[in-house]
Amino acid sequence: MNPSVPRALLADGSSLDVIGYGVYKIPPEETEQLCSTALGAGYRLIDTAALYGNEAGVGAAVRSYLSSGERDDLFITSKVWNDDHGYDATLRAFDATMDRIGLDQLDLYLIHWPVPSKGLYVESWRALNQLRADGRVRSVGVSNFQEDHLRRLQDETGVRPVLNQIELHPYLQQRALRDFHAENGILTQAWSPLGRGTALTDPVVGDIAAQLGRTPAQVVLRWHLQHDILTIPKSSSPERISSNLDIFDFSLDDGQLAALDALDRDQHSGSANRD
Ligand SMILES: NC(=O)C1=CN([C@@H]2O[C@H](COP(=O)(O)OP(=O)(O)OC[C@H]3O[C@@H](n4cnc5c(N)ncnc54)[C@H](OP(=O)(O)O)[C@@H]3O)[C@@H](O)[C@H]2O)C=CC1
Ligand SMILES: O=C(O)C(=O)[C@@H](O)[C@H](O)C(=O)CO
Repeated sequence: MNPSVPRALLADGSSLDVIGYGVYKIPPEETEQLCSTALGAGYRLIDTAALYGNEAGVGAAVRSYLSSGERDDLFITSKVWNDDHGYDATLRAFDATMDRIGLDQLDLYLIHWPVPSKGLYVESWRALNQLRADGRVRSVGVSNFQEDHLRRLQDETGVRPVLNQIELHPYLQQRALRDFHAENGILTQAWSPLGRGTALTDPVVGDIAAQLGRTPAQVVLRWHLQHDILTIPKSSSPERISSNLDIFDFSLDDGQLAALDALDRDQHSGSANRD
């Protein structure tokens, strides 16, 4: 555990760091080194997925960390990809992920997208809950689920995800879904929390960064933090990896928060859906 990073409590009793390191688009051959850099900078949560093709690199960095660190200090997330929906296919995909990562137990496993056209996400959800009952994963959740998908999981299985990972940044604030999460004990974790860089050149963000003597990325990540939104920024630069974590010794005042809140424009930086 890194005591300087606050943790958030999941409804199943586990907890996770409010900020982690995302590795989408990091090439497999660079993943071990960059994850080790992130761990060295103080990150303890790493977000990967079968889709990213770099789970083995995450696992190599984790094993290197464990030569002197504690397993319980780390929090590793992965996700079942859209091709592997269905009960048995999801169990097989999980086994393959664990073979690549090389851990006995995963901290969080997510359904990457609901893919409603396939109609199989409820079966995948049953598989995730079986993996949790078997002790192979500590927490189970989803990603890119809308309110109707979340309601269906609850209605058909009686079990809610503890977390929904969705695209969220100042240009896409997802207020209705965040409210639904809050009412239902589901934590919100932002993917593309920097809007893949788009939000960083906004003049409002730049002005606040200048007022505070901070980087635009720190301002945006602090905005998430003050709204209880978990983040997993990606960077391939050791300096930016480190500075993105340095958000706990300043705060945005009400006026700065309101100015950032006013940037919402329903603008996606990634896929809006994967039907
Ligand atoms: N569940 C899902 O469907 C999805 C999940 N994700 C997860 O979310 C993570 C983060 O999302 P991602 O799409 O990568 O986008 P981010 O919003 O994290 O933005 C990453 C981009 O911002 C740049 N950047 C990072 N830090 C800084 C900084 N301090 N100053 C300037 N530029 C910066 C990076 O460039 P550089 O590397 O050069 O620093 C990169 O181009 C992913 O890695 C993945 O783990 C992402 C997409 C979908
Ligand atoms: O945003 C995109 O266009 C993508 O390809 C990604 O979001 C991808 O779908 C994904 O889920 C990464 O986690």
